[in-house]
Amino acid sequence: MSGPGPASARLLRRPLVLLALLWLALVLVCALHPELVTGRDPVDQDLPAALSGPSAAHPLGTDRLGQDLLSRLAYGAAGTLWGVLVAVLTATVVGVGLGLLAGYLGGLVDALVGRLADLLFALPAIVILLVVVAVFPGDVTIAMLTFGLLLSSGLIRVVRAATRSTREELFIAAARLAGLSTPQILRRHVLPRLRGLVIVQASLVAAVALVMQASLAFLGFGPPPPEPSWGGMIDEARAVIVRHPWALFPPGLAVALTVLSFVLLGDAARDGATAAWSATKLARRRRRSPGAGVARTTAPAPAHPTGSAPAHPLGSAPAHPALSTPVHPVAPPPAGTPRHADTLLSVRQLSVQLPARPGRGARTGTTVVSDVDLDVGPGEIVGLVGESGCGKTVTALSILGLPPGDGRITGSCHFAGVDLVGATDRQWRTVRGRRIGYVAQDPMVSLDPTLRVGVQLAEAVRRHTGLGRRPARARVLALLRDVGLPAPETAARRYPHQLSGGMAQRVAIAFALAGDPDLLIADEPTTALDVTRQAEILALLARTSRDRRMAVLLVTHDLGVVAALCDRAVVMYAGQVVESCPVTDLFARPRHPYTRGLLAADPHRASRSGPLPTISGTVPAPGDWPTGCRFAPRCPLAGEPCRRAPVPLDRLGPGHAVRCVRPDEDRVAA
Ligand SMILES: Nc1ncnc2c1ncn2[C@@H]1O[C@H](COP(=O)(O)OP(=O)(O)OP(=O)(O)O)[C@@H](O)[C@H]1O
Repeated sequence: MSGPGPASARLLRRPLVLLALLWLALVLVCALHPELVTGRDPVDQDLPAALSGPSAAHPLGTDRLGQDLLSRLAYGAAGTLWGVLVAVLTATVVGVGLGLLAGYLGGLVDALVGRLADLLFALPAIVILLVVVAVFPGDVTIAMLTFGLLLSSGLIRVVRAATRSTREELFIAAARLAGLSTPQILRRHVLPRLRGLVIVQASLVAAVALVMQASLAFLGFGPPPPEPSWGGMIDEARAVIVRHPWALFPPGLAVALTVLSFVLLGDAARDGATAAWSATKLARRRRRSPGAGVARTTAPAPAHPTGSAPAHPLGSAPAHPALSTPVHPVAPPPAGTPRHADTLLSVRQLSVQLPARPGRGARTGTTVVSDVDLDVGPGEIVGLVGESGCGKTVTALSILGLPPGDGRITGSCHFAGVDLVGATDRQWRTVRGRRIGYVAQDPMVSLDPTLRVGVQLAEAVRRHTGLGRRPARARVLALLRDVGLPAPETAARRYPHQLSGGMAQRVAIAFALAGDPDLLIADEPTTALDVTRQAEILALLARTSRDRRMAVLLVTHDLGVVAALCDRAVVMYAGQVVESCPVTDLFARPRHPYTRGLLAADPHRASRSGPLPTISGTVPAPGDWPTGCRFAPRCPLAGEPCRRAPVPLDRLGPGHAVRCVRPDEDRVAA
């Protein structure tokens, strides 16, 4: 497979596109070196030959002053192309610049730019231009600059719309999580995706500008005679149209062919861009569909093969099948012992309010995560567990200051001494990607499909480490080797859609490690992988954490993974932390009925005979949470005190906290 290049190469083999290119090349040669096309001076008068048709002396004939039409066309090309260039550059710079800002920043900027585009669109272009040429007679540059500005309104609109949809792509979120600034994201990730669109629009602007320029010259507002211009030639031909109609053909044809060539090339560029994107999307879809080509299946948490899971240190918790030996070097401490004296990340009372998003359960201003407390020590692996919809992802993203849907974060989140809630952009730039890395669920959507893996990684390495081009490249290869890619050079040359799922996740981890972070937040990093790849990726995370003394906050719903990898676990339910304890305690003596329910429903622990126990009911949607204990409606132990008032998170002992009014009842929720 290859990148977008060959699609455009195929388009160039279309005869019409090739003809258009040849014609424009000829016009360009005329503009730059007209003496190569004709040996005559465009203002030389050959009066005896006035108004003659094509001949050996005058291949395209002459006008009423006997001036050679070919040489006037050739010498007029420069002014014509210059005017087109000015209009195209003005429209593109203004249109793309403002469209990008409006689409990406939204809010007030979007509103202001929208009004400006409306205003430019509403202005009567021809009237404005006539005023401009009246004030600056014969000045093509100012006229075309004004026209370009007026035409930019169309570009502003399309670029804004395209930027808005690109902004929602997950790889943009990933780029923000990796610490890229807005200009970097716009330049590296958004602008390249608009290339085709901008080329099409620019070609249309070029065509319209050429016609407008010829029209102005035709109306007598072009360069003063005897200076040659295509519009002026049409005007001169009009004056003698009855006596010598031929004079209209050379300039008329030149304008028509050039306009047609611009439009044809614009179309070809659009087709090329669409073909390249379709190929990329198709390849991506193929990889996602089970059984197609590369092995990449989306499987739920696998059941452990009989007898393959070694015993948990405490004898009750299962290990993940991937990890036949405990991989994390930190030996589990006795229950209740504080895990670490100092804390790398300390989250307190973190709440997140999201604006409305249809179909996702949360209403306007609904709190989706409330009063979350959690700590991660240096080098520690902490598992964030809970059913789907409990708020794990929102919590993880909020730690990085980027909750979904521009949510509002309150509380505190101290990382290495800095409160990240309310951190400035400058502070975030030193944290995201550099001190905290992020690995998303689906690596394919967090990598930019238009850039080779090596280019994306090198960019991250250079940004975070300040290394030069060469050392950055060496570091990229080292990173790819570290994450277990056997042929790093080959992997670096590939586009994301050319990677299998396991390879892509390894690349995503390499990406997150580019800044050598102190903390890695991994959000269900194995969800999209098959069982074997899950095992490999988890082992890789554990090894990386150990080798680099890097802390990991691992979002997962797989208790087998928690048992095998984590030092501590934080259990979330309905946007709250309900239990937080060392992993040894979690499996030996879970105190919250929800934790017990999760353990009972864990396929790794369940007995192989009989149905898998489940927790009855579902997680309530944000906004539908009960006043008292949020788990009460599903809890077999719930009584009146549970329903009366919100339940605080109580510290039972060092390192163990639970949100339950009856933490000492050991009956298993079924
Ligand atoms: N952009 C959003 N707009 C509105 N509600 C959202 C948005 N993102 C998440 N939510 C809601 O916030 C709650 C928590 O979602 P979150 O994705 O954090 O859950 P989770 O525990 O990570 O589940 P999963 O494992 O399925 O990702 C859910 O009820 C979800 O519907």
